[in-house]
Amino acid sequence: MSSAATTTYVLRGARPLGGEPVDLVLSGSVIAEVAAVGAASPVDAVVVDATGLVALPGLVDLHTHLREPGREDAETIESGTRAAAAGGFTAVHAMANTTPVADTAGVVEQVWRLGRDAGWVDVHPVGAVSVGLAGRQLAELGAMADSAARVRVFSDDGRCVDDPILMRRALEYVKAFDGVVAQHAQEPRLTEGAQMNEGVVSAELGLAGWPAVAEEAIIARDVLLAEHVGSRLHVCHLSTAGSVEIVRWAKGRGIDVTAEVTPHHLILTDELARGYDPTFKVNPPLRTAADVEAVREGLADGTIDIVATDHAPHAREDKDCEWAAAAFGMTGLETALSVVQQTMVDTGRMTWADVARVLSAAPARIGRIDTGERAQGRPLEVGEPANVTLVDPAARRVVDGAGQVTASTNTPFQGHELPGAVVATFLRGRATVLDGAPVEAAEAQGVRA
Ligand SMILES: NC(=O)N[C@@H](CC(=O)O)C(=O)O
Ligand SMILES: [Zn+2]
Ligand SMILES: [Zn+2]
Repeated sequence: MSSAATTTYVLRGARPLGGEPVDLVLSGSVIAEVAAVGAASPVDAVVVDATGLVALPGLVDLHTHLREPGREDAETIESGTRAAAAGGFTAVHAMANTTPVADTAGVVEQVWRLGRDAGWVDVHPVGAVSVGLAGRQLAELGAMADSAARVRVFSDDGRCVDDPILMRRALEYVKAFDGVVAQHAQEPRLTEGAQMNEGVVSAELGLAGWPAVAEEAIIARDVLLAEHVGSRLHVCHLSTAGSVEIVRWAKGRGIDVTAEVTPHHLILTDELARGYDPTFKVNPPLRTAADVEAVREGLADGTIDIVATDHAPHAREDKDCEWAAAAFGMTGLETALSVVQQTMVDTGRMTWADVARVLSAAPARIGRIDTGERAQGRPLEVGEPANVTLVDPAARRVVDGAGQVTASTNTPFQGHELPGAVVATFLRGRATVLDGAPVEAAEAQGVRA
């Protein structure tokens, strides 16, 4: 397959990172020119009116559940990556908790290949840390790293690597290929039967609580392990004020740790459990308003490196049931950028350049996909791969799960009016989204690759 796009695009009047308007020329698979508005006029180019639109480097998600293989009724690699493109993403890391689990070179290569064939975004499979996510025996990390999928991120996400010796071995092993262990921090004994955040609301509702310390204890242990073996640790979906404090302390000490927060933990609280609507049941659970404030502050001051969606689509029958029986998780690919705009940009806590860092450059760097021909998260400069997302920050839209691109409807933002809309997404110079809608294969300019 060829990766060359055939159409030249002029993004007229786009504002890179929210700065002064320019013309961005995308030609072949690269950014060919950055010129004064109106100055760029290559022959046979398609001109996109980008007046008032912010241009960002294509977004990169370090934490997506695509569900294939195994739960194609909830999402497929095709539907999930199309949703990703609609959300402004040009690359996603596909979590390993599929059926079968992505714990061998064979499975990660299958996911990688299906992602490439779908062509909406670059799919980078995450490899499991342990065989079958069972937490007993290390998976074939080296074989996954050496496979065509070139896995660099390893995680038992959905489950915590709670055995300290297994965690130590994994941290040691991934050093050989500059990999990272992404931990789902959940002390299993402290969270047995847990249904929501442990606090005032869980006490009132009579639902089993999930204490903040169950997350914080694992993060504290893991940063010390990472320091001890001199390896790289990534903390998945951090959700409590105490977790922010621990990561801040670890970074101050020089420990090689990075952390992510999800869009939903930046805005929603455990008060939402009062309606017993399982849409709001998620792992880690929605926390308190004080925790929301702490993760916003942590993201703004750089303690938290990235926003990752933890897009967790679920089939209707796994959510249309009573709270205790429902699956944990909510979708997020198509609302992530809007939630970050609302909570961080429109509140004056971050600039669009910061958004580009937390949703593109930093996740690409953590996943080690920021170099080479298929580099992601690069600056919008001449010669760089033309991965570009155009956002209209002035747009407002009401979220409707049924109208989203993802195959599942478990969005926690149903009926919410959110700011910002993705108008166009380009993957190496090829439009995957135009006028706010995915560009289907038949209309696509050039060949998907
Ligand atoms: N976030 C969730 O609530 N669920 C995720 C697993 C996970 O991210 O821990 C899932 O796979 O559904
Ligand atoms: Zn998780
Ligand atoms: Zn997850």
